[in-house]
Amino acid sequence: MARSSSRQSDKDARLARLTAGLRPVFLYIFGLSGIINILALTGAFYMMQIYDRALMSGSIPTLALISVLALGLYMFQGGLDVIRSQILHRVGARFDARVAPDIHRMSIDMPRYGFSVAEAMERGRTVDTLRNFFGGPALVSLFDLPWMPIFLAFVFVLHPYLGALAIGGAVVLTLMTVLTELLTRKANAQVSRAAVQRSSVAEANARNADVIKAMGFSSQALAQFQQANDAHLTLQSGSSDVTRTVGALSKVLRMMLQSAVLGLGAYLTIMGEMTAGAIIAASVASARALAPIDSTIANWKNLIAARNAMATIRQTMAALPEQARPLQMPDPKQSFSAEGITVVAPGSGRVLLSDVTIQLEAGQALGLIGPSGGGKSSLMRAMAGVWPVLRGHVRLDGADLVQWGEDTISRSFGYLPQDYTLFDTTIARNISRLADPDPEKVIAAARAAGVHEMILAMPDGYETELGASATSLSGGQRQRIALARALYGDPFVVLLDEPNSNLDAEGERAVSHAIQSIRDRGGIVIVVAHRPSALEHVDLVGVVQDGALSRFGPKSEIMRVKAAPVPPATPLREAGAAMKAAPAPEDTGT
Ligand SMILES: Nc1ncnc2c1ncn2[C@@H]1O[C@H](COP(=O)(O)OP(=O)(O)OP(=O)(O)O)[C@@H](O)[C@H]1O
Repeated sequence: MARSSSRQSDKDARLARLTAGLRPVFLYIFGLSGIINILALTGAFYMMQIYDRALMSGSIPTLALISVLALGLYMFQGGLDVIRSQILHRVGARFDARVAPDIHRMSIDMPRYGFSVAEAMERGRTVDTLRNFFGGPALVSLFDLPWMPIFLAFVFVLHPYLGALAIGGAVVLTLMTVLTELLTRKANAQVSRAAVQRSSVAEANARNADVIKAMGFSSQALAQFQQANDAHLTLQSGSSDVTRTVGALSKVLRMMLQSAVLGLGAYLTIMGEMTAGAIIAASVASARALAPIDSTIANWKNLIAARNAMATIRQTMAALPEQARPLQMPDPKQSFSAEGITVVAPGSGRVLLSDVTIQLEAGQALGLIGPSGGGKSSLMRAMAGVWPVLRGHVRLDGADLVQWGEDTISRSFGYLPQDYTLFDTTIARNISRLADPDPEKVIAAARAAGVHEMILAMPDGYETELGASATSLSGGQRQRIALARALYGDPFVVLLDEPNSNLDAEGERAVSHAIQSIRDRGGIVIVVAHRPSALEHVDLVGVVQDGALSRFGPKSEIMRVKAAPVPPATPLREAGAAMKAAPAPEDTGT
């Protein structure tokens, strides 16, 4: 109960942080907009004074005085306009700085929950959308809208008929804005989804560029992209057709209204009910009154995009996992276990592993073998805390992973996934997990991964920049650097998912040696292996098959298969399958 209420207050605090400080600034901008709008009557007053005073009197000094006054007011209005737009821009930048890290944290997490990379990136872009909105014309028009009555009242004072006409125009234009919203709401949501779909296809094509080129199926890849692009364009055209049509209609309506004000004003002047100057003033003021509605319709797309972005950001902030506030505990050094864990595929919810239990003590090494698709990598992801477990617990020294702070996890875990990638930075920073590299630890990890000499042979050594996809390195070199990253800082638990898949004999020896060293220093290793060399120094073996740990026990027992002896060269995935088929020598499972 206490935990759930603290989670709620965490969420409330995050949502409050989202808009913190915005209210006073917006109130200030609202006031500033009022002054700007009052000053915007300058043009109308100037017209009136020119026609009714300067022209009537024929006095040049009067004309000069009115003009200087108007010039001063215009400049004042311009100055305030600049201040307003600069404040709004800064509000956008501050909002970005405050929210972007949290949104990025969510984007990093999203693929773990089954979202595509494109969806994750899209979420990151919502902050850009809002920042641009803060600095753009759409928000300014929203601040001008409430001040529209000033102009309508001014026209009303000049003559009630003209006022009524301008108000009628404002009502029609407002209805058109509402109509735009009703007609485009559904379409805009579909456009966003189609944009994500298009980015997904583009991202997958870029990721598979080598394969597409080598096997010559770029036309098919292009066709796939084109299909997604066409779907996006069709939906976008539909939505923007509505916005543009209503936008054009509103513009014409505004011009018609302006002429109607002139016509009605002329009639009223002929009838002796108002002056000629008032006609022009009414025309200018009514145009100014309707401008914010016009601008709102013109910027409708941006307004909707900003509204959707804000909704997404709110939803993201609410869904962010609770920040763990772990107790300070000494770093783990005794045991690592999985207790009856059930793992489901992120996104689809398909059960990939059920009821797996593994108990390891300091100094032990476990080799996981089994047929392809059996669930070894899924088990590794769950034990590394990458995928959440549906049931059961993964524990370090008896405490669930969630009870450990990120700092401790960072010091205690080394993980080499099957599909590893490196960061676009130096080799040293890649090994030190993006932290300021500790030279001793970096070199120790590189030596343990058998990659130290290779790095020294490079012109910039450990300072070599790897670039976006580290293409300057061979597959084996990349894997060894990823292995060094997993070994950096002598973590207590090291999880290696097929660490020798790209390695030569020397690399395999390095992995084998690293496993022994981890055991010697009292660490725990779990290694997924399809090649026997990685199992040289493990003392336990588990067979993962059909989403379950079908066998688990000392290597000597598990590997002693009576019915199907495994020749050393036999890939272990087949050995695992053979062992599953063979009768068990004795029950070693947990
Ligand atoms: N992200 C995912 N979403 C849905 N299903 C997945 C996902 N990753 C893996 N699977 C499924 O989980 C099952 C186990 O896959 P896993 O990669 O764990 O097997 P593995 O034993 O490591 O195989 P290999 O030896 O070929 O690497 C497979 O049926 C696979 O299709």
